[in-house]
Amino acid sequence: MIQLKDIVYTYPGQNTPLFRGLNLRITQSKKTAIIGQNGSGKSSLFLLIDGLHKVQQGKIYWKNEELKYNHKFLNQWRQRIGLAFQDPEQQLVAGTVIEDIAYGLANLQLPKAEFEQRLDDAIADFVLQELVNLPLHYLSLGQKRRVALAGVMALKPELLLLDEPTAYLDRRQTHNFMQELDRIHESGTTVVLATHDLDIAYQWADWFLVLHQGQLVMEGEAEAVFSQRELIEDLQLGLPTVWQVWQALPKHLCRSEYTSVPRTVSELNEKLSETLTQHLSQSRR
Ligand SMILES: Nc1ncnc2c1ncn2[C@@H]1O[C@H](COP(=O)(O)OP(=O)(O)OP(=O)(O)O)[C@@H](O)[C@H]1O
Repeated sequence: MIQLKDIVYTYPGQNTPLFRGLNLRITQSKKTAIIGQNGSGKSSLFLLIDGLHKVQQGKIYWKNEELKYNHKFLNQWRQRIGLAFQDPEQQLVAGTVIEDIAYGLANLQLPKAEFEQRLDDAIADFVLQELVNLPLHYLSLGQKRRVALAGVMALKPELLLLDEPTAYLDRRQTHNFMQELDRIHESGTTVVLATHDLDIAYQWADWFLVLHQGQLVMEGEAEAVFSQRELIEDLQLGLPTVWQVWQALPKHLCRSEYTSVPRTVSELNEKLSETLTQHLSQSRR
């Protein structure tokens, strides 16, 4: 869906490039997580893909169509790609919640009924009913995050880039949000999230891209990536909690019984109690 070819990018005023010949692909319909330490380049990558930063060398493609940096082309490009910034304050532009969500939608010049339907859906999907008429500066950061996401989702992008989307959300909102992400994914939008939160990434993603100092150092499915123990340690990335618990269990007790590693705490519980029940009944015989 998106291909980056030999990308070189240096921030203005910096001597060393952040990206030095980066090659990377984002595949349609894959739930992709970009992980990496602070400063590894996750947000900058999104800003390049969205055309907000201009590459100095290399090319970015959307299904073989090369990104060009003129105003008209960028407008079309950004209708396909929705970007939710790490800092929601950077995204919100209007006075109140409803005005903010309506702002981006108004640019699409939709028929009135569709405009209103999308507005209502975005408000309901992100549980903003009680906040719609509040000025944005009355909101908490978590609430602003939900408004920013609602605004992006109302535009129905084909590709959705989410930068640290669960930062500022509490447990319940994070849970709701992850369910919402699955719904968005099932509706056909390709979702890519950049996060430090390995537990969230591990629970949700099918495909992982690991960035380190502006380089793509690993990519693959969860098991392929997280089983590279030495590299993960070198990168000081840490490991998802459920993965660590599973790896720490005695192999003869349960790990050998299943081909796939559990992704969530409830999957872990389920697999553990199933195996323990089996072992108990065998030892009674
Ligand atoms: N506007 C800027 N000017 C100069 N350097 C910048 C700018 N924005 C980011 N950088 C540098 O680029 C590098 C990558 O930053 P980026 O924000 O893309 O990383 P990140 O992986 O998203 O980090 P985090 O996880 O902390 O959000 C860092 O070294 C950062 O200092």
